[in-house]
Amino acid sequence: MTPQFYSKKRELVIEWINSILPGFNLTTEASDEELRARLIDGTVLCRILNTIKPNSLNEGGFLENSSVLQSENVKRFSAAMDEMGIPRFELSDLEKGSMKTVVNCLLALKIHSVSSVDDLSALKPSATVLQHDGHKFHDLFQLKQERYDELPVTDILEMMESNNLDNAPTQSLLNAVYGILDESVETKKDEMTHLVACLLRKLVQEIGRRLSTQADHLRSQNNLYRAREEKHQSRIRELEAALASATRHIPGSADKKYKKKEHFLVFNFIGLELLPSDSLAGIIVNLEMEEKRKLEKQEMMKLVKENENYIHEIAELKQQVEISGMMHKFGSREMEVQAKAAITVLQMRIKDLESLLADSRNKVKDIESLLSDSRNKVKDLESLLADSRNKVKDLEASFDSKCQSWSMKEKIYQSSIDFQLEAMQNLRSTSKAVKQEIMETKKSYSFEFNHLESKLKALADAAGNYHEVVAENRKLFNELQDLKGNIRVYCRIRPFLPGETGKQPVIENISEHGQLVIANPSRPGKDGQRLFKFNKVFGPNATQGDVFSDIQPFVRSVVDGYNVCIFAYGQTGSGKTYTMTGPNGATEEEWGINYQALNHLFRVSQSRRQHILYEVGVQMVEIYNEQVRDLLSIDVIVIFGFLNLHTVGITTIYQPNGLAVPDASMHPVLSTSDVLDLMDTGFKNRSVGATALNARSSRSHSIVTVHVRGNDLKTRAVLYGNLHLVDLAGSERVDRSEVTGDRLKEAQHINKSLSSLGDVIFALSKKSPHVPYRNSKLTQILQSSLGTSFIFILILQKPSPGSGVKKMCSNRSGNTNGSSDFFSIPRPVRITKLWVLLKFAERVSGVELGAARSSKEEKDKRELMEQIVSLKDTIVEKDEVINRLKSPKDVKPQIPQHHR
Ligand SMILES: Nc1ncnc2c1ncn2[C@@H]1O[C@H](COP(=O)(O)OP(=O)(O)OP(=O)(O)O)[C@@H](O)[C@H]1O
Repeated sequence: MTPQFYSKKRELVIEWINSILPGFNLTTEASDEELRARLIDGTVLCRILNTIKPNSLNEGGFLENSSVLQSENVKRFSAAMDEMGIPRFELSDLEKGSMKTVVNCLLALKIHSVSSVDDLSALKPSATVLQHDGHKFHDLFQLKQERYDELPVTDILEMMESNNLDNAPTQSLLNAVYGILDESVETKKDEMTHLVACLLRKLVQEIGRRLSTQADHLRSQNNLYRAREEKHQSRIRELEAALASATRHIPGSADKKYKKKEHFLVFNFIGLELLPSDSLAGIIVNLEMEEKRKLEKQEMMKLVKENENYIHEIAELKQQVEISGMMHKFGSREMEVQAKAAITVLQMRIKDLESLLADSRNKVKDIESLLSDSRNKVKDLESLLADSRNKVKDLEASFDSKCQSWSMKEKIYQSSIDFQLEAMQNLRSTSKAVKQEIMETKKSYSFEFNHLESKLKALADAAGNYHEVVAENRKLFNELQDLKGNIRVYCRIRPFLPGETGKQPVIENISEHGQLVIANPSRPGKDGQRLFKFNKVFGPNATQGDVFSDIQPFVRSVVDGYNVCIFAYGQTGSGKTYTMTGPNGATEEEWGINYQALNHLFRVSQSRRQHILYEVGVQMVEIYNEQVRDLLSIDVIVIFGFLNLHTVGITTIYQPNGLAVPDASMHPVLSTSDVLDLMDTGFKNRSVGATALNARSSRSHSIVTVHVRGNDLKTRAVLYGNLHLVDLAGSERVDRSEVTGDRLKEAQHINKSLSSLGDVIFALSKKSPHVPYRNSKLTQILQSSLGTSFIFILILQKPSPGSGVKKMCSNRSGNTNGSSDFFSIPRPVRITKLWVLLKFAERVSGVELGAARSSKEEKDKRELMEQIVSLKDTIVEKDEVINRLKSPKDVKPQIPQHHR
């Protein structure tokens, strides 16, 4: 081979390799050693072999009649290639003749001393290089199971290295692109990882770059081929012209032409170097060019197809971009809405802050105004300070002047003090004289005191005679009682109560002397009026105090050892309890006889406490259905919600203290408040029921017994007195009360006991040898008192319509004086006896109804009355003397008032 041919051949091969391996950049300037170093790589060889398309040589018609292409050689070559580990090289390729091109190329390049297919085995690349690059191709661009977005970052970066991309075949790059796109489609992910996207872009760029370089290369190749064609054409023409001239000179040259051609072909395969160099070069060039054109066409078609695929991919990518744009818009709208809401919130906040700012500004203004005020004040204060300083100066000046005047005055005062001292000495001498006078006065006073002492002694002696006075008092009182009578009957008429309606009152006149005139409209003439006489009649306007004032002397006699009994008798609702106890929640003025009597007893006992020590005890019982029950019992039993009072018996044996019911609890009392408490308890326990006439009707007799025990401190004598305060049960006619059953029984018991009381009084008045005390519990209890003295208070109420007072009188038998037609006194079963009782009461009070009194009696009475008045005065006088003696400090020679 000539050096010229060799260089040309070398140039062409380098050009061809560059065309099929873009980016390989072989240069003709490179030395053989350099080229060998680069091409020895099995990878490059593989690429070259893979680039050779099947039938490319056949199309050129070179191998159509080849007999040298023996299967034996092909097998050996492929075995050699297999040994080298060259991938994607198929036997069919070799069989189709591409092997020849390779061998030629290798021979042309003198890469190795390959003279035949046998020598190819020597081209086996080093194991490390082959392994490395093979791995790269396989692992980097042809994934098996792994996904691109799961690849490690280092691998992607490695793939993106320009060297790797440059060396990677276009198909691998395209596969990678398809793989990435398929993955994104499969996974339906809107986004691929940034690195994969970068890789994709890099791959596409690489492909694009290759396409553009190939296009440029093709254009330059085209130009080259055209130039070469023209060159070859002209050469051919030259050769033809030379051949024509030669044939013209050489006979039988046409047969030789064929012979030469066959000869060429045979040697072409067996030993190419034997061929004539010019013709061989031309043939090879033509063949190569043809092959190249075909390959380029195919490449172009493939590129067009790829381009279409790219366009399709780009359209899909655009769609995805649109979708992502839509999502972006939607997201941005949502963001806008949120932003708007946030803006409104911020605006509100800004408004608040602005208002706060305004407030704070106002406050700042206020503070500023305050500050200015305070500054003004400071100025004022400063001016005041200046004024005060001036004043201080003035004061200092005035102080100096005053000091001078004071020193003047001091001198004056000093002289006056001297004068005063002189006067003091004079006073001392006079005080001595006064002291002497006082001493003398003291002496005279002591003399007078001695005189008073002697007088006091005389008074003490007089006090020693107190008992005599008391005894005298008692005697006088007894005389008074004897004079007035030991049985007294009072009549009290209560006023109408609110809500009570009645006809004209039948009471016509109430005189001071106990006369009561009652009108009886049903009887005309003389019988139309009836006159009754009692010890006293209390009209509707009489107070509790009025009633008690007349009873008081009797109460007083109890502390002197008398037994007194006070009854309140009348119809239900006539005012018995009012008179005896007082209204509910009574004030001191409204107290009834009970409280007033005890109060009086305490006062009298207190006034005598230096001489007689009194003990007062109270019992309270009620007689209900002829059973005596203790109203003050502590062990009160409640059975079925009703109060069950302790029942007590009455003694028949005489008791020195006059106790008739010894089993009833006795409660010592020391003051009026004790009495109030006790009586409250007693009255609460008292049985109260209802009848048709009165909603609250006393259905039992209540007896408050006050036991008085007096110890005479001087004589040691003991005296007992009892006061029975009896609130009798209301007694109505059974038929009027409309009672039945238990109430009837109660009424019968009440009537029985009242008639028994009448019987006893009647017997006493007749001085009968037998007094029937035992007929009722009431008379049994009061036995000790009824025998001596008692007060009977008849309580009348103004007759109300339908009371039937007038009817009663017409039915009365034995009523000669017609008095029975008045009273609202109930008509019990034994009404006759009660009437007798009233008659008796009239009689003992010294009034004979309708009878004229003798003048002698009147005169006696007047004398007795005068005597009573004088005796009362004497008692009062002595009481006063006693009181004075009790308090010696106040002792002054006094004369009783009435003696003045
Ligand atoms: N002198 C009076 N002044 C004012 N009110 C009186 C007078 N006397 C009685 N009353 C009133 O009359 C009503 C009946 O009086 P009281 O209960 O004392 O009658 P009684 O005769 O005790 O009745 P009973 O038999 O039912 O106990 C009471 O409301 C009482 O306050």
